[in-house]
Amino acid sequence: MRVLTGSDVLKKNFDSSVVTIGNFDGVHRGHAELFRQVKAACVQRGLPSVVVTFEPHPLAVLAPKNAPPLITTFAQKKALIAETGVDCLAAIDFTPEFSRMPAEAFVRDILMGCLGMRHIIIGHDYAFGKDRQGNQKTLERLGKEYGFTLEDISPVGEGRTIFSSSLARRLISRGDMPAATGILGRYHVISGTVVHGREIGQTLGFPTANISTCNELLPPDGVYAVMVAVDGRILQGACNIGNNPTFEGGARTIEAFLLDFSGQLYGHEIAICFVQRLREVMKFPDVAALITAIQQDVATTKSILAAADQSLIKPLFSPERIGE
Ligand SMILES: Cc1cc2nc3c(=O)[nH]c(=O)nc-3n(C[C@H](O)[C@H](O)[C@H](O)COP(=O)(O)O)c2cc1C
Ligand SMILES: Nc1ncnc2c1ncn2[C@@H]1O[C@H](COP(=O)(O)OP(=O)(O)O)[C@@H](O)[C@H]1O
Repeated sequence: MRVLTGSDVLKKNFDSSVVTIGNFDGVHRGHAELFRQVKAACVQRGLPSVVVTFEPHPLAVLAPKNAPPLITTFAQKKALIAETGVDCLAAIDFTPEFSRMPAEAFVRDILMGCLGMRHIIIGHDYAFGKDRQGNQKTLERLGKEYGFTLEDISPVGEGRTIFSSSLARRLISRGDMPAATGILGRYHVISGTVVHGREIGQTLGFPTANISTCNELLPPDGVYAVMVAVDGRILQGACNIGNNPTFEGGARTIEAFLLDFSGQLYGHEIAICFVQRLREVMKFPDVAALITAIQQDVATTKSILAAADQSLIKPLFSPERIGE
């Protein structure tokens, strides 16, 4: 997949193409269906597919207080979109100045002029541009004027659930990992570098890899059964997110005890895939009680992960940090 960023998006890149446009946070199953339809339209027309997105997320620039914590980093989004087999991802630098560009100029100069748009496929409720002027009606009118066609796809979902980034965010925020997995079509993943902690873990018999992460949306504090990608391997793990209340003065950490592992991980990049929440974080009366609880967590983790669907594990790293 070709990736266009910064001023490269604003050059003449394609003579003709099929375009779709959105924020695509989480690249969930609804997005996947949209990309499938874009590729089908491309085969029919013999044209390349271009996914247009904005980076950073427009709300992070225009109304940071209302901006949601994102499910995926840009690097993770890029990896997921590349997997769908589209030809090009064009990430437009979203600046306050860009946000003032009228929808018509954006369509004519960027989508058509730089990206060669001949056909655009959008989600059922998508709108873009200054004051959300770029809605379905405007696009239809501009299509007639400038000579491109528009298709909008119906909401994608299952039963009464419509797949959306905001629903996935709500589910992750409340720790309902199986429901979030159902929307994303994969386990929610956060990645990061293993950093030093207080070195208490090894004294308990449960060393934990603590990570520093760029991912914004974390599941709530608690203990989780996870699958962890480490140096090209996928290992089972029990993950704790919280401030370790049994020990005074701890900062909030994300840490995973890896089953069937021993070795040194400081500085390594790992990706933690959340399968299921086991329990709340608790303040135990003493270290022995904490150890008994962790032993129980490990046993529960093993039985849950024995039934985990391996195909839902997507070890998504934030490759800006590892040079991809
Ligand atoms: C599966 C698991 C569950 C945990 N649950 C709790 C808990 O409920 N309460 C708590 O205070 N600490 C809990 N811990 C965190 C330990 O206190 C923590 O691993 C220890 O403080 C090590 O910190 P360190 O990485 O800074 O050495 C848990 C750790 C693991 C691996
Ligand atoms: N099974 C394991 N799971 C996680 N980390 C492990 C494991 N075995 C060894 N380690 C190493 O031990 C370190 C964690 O030990 P710990 O005492 O918890 O120290 P820290 O407080 O620095 O996290 C990890 O960062 C990793 O390098």
